[in-house]
Amino acid sequence: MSGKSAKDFFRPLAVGAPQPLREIPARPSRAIHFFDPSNAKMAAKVPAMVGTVDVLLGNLEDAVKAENKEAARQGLVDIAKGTDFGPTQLWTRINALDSPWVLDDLTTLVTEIGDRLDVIMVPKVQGAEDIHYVDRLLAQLEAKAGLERPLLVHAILETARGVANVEEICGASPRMQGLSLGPADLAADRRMKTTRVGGGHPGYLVREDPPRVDGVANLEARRSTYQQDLWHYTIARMVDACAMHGIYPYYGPFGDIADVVACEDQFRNAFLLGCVGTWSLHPQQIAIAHRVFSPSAEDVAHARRVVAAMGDGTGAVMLDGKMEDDASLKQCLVMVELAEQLAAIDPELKAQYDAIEV
Ligand SMILES: CC(C)(COP(=O)(O)OP(=O)(O)OC[C@H]1O[C@@H](n2cnc3c(N)ncnc32)[C@H](O)[C@@H]1OP(=O)(O)O)[C@@H](O)C(=O)NCCC(=O)NCCSC(=O)C[C@H](O)C(=O)O
Ligand SMILES: [Mg+2]
Repeated sequence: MSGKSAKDFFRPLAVGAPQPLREIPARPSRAIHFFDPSNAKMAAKVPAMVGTVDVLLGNLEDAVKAENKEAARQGLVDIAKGTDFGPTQLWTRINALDSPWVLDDLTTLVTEIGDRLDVIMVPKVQGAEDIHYVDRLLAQLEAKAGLERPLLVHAILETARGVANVEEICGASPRMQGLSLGPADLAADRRMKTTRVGGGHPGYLVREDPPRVDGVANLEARRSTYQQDLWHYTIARMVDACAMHGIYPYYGPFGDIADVVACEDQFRNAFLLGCVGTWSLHPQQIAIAHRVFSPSAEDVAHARRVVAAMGDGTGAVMLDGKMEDDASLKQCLVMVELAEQLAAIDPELKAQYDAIEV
């Protein structure tokens, strides 16, 4: 929680601003698909993508050329006004808080399309003070625009200081919806010696021990190496901080668009560790994200069997030779709850989940 007293935490920060939410809605957001609203070809594809992806995000920050910043902002306003987003959420990523564009991003977007936007992604968040600034400004703008629903805020973790302050960022405002990893900026800020946007690195590895003959290590022998995950530490910290504050963690970008296999692996690691979704930079990454961040029909069927076998939820039972108890039941309930949320928006998944008998 922020420096505010508990009684003030859920008070609107401006007269006339909507009441903050007590709980962040658990809306499926397996893929947050980025598009550049100033890129006419990309923007033209957006209306047809409604319903095919959980979140469409109009990106105004990095990857939008400086000379196109204003066109991107206006392009997003036009798309938001001219498109029925139906079940698909509309998010935006504003420019950094120290940039010359961010004030106009917020004032324009909230007053023009605040009723259509769900979440505002804030890049390069360093600490609670950044969220407090955005929080108050959003309240003032919401009041001015007469909005009835508070806008939610999503922070990107892409500086060393942001990682060090991750818990206070998550608890800085009732608007906090979630966090994403920004591996490219984070690598630069940490002075990591990589040049990639997310993913692993062949040099970051462990090597198996040398074989020993009569107790002597054979250092000439060929030994297997195992590539390690550069992002494990940060994602795990992010997941814990989000869980502690009841908000949602996401992986971020995977820049090697052509390497769909490694992309799927990176996404799956994040899913298994507790993330609820990821970014998609190219249309072909949407299907990967949806596949990975939807539990398999087999896992859902198993989870349902455990729930059924555990009766009132206490004690221990044997199922397929394995012990199940209150704690494994809780994991299974996470899986079943997610499957139900996804089945409610995805008829194909619902059919898969219903096809396997408990
Ligand atoms: C990565 C791209 C530059 C690739 O673009 P392109 O070379 O045009 O790809 P294709 O020829 O394969 O495209 C095929 C068609 O699909 C359209 N397209 C491409 N991407 C998108 C998209 N994101 N949404 C909608 N439509 C898209 C193309 O226009 C082609 O159309 P057509 O010619 O009619 O067939 C490009 O995909 C891209 O720019 N993606 C978004 C990049 C982005 O948003 N980057 C910022 C997020 S990552 C980041 O910021 C780092 C992070 O903050 C950190 O610090 O880690
Ligand atoms: Mg970045």
